[in-house]
Amino acid sequence: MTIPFLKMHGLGNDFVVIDARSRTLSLTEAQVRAIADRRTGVGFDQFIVIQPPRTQGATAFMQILNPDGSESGACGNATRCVAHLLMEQSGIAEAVIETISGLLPATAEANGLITVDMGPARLDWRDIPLAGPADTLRLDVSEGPWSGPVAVSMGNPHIVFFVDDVDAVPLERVGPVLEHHPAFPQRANIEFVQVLSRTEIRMRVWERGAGITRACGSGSCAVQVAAVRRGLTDRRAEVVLDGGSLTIEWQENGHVLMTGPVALSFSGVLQPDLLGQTSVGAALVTA
Ligand SMILES: N[C@H](CCC[C@H](N)C(=O)O)C(=O)O
Repeated sequence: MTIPFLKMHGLGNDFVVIDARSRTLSLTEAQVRAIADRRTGVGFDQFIVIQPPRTQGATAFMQILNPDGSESGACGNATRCVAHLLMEQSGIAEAVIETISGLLPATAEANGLITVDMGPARLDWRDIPLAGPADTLRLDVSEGPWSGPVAVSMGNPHIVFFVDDVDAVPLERVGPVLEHHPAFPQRANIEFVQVLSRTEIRMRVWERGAGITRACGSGSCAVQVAAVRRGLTDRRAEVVLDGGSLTIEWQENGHVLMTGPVALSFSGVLQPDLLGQTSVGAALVTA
């Protein structure tokens, strides 16, 4: 069995994208982890499987897996990539991407950027989810000098710490500790943010199941919602990530709009039978 794939990214948040709309795809969790290996596989921050839509009105269903094999309910950067692919293939200017968290309408902008309605920000402690009742505007959670984060669900859990200097945070050390904090029963994506002005936020992210990535679309939505809730930014702001910027708007109706670029890196063909082998032989044959 061989499996064609695309390698895409949004601001350096990178994806292996497989179109499984007209084929059956059965990969084990171990095989997904093998494909995630950046030396012996392909490498990705998220593994994206495009499937037939499950709900009327959806263009396609998108499954999202992390490099550790766990599943996520949201991935903003991949939503833009998949929407772009579907729009290009069908010559349409709008697509509706379905995830386990809901339907996400996407549109192509004249300048080539993609805008996605990432759905409503969910702010109840049960929606994050948290281990017990708590004020999501200021959690009783701390790690070293960092405390009192905001919790936001964008279909996946985000914990947002406001800091004075985002570059001074040892993310590789505190990220995994906070991801696995007992307050977060489904673990969490961890964002450290510095508000630069009422329309600009700098953010670094530790992603659940993935580690440090250059960008996180759902995380950008979450930090903008958190900043508005704290009264720190206007409803529309630029979120500046290591890999570039996204424009995020938390609308009055509760939905969050995300606008940003997409990019195709290369295409290839996976040979799952070879993945994980240590003997000489390519696990991957590029087309
Ligand atoms: N990079 C993605 C988020 C992946 C989230 C995943 N790490 C999780 O377990 O929720 C984004 O652009 O929104």
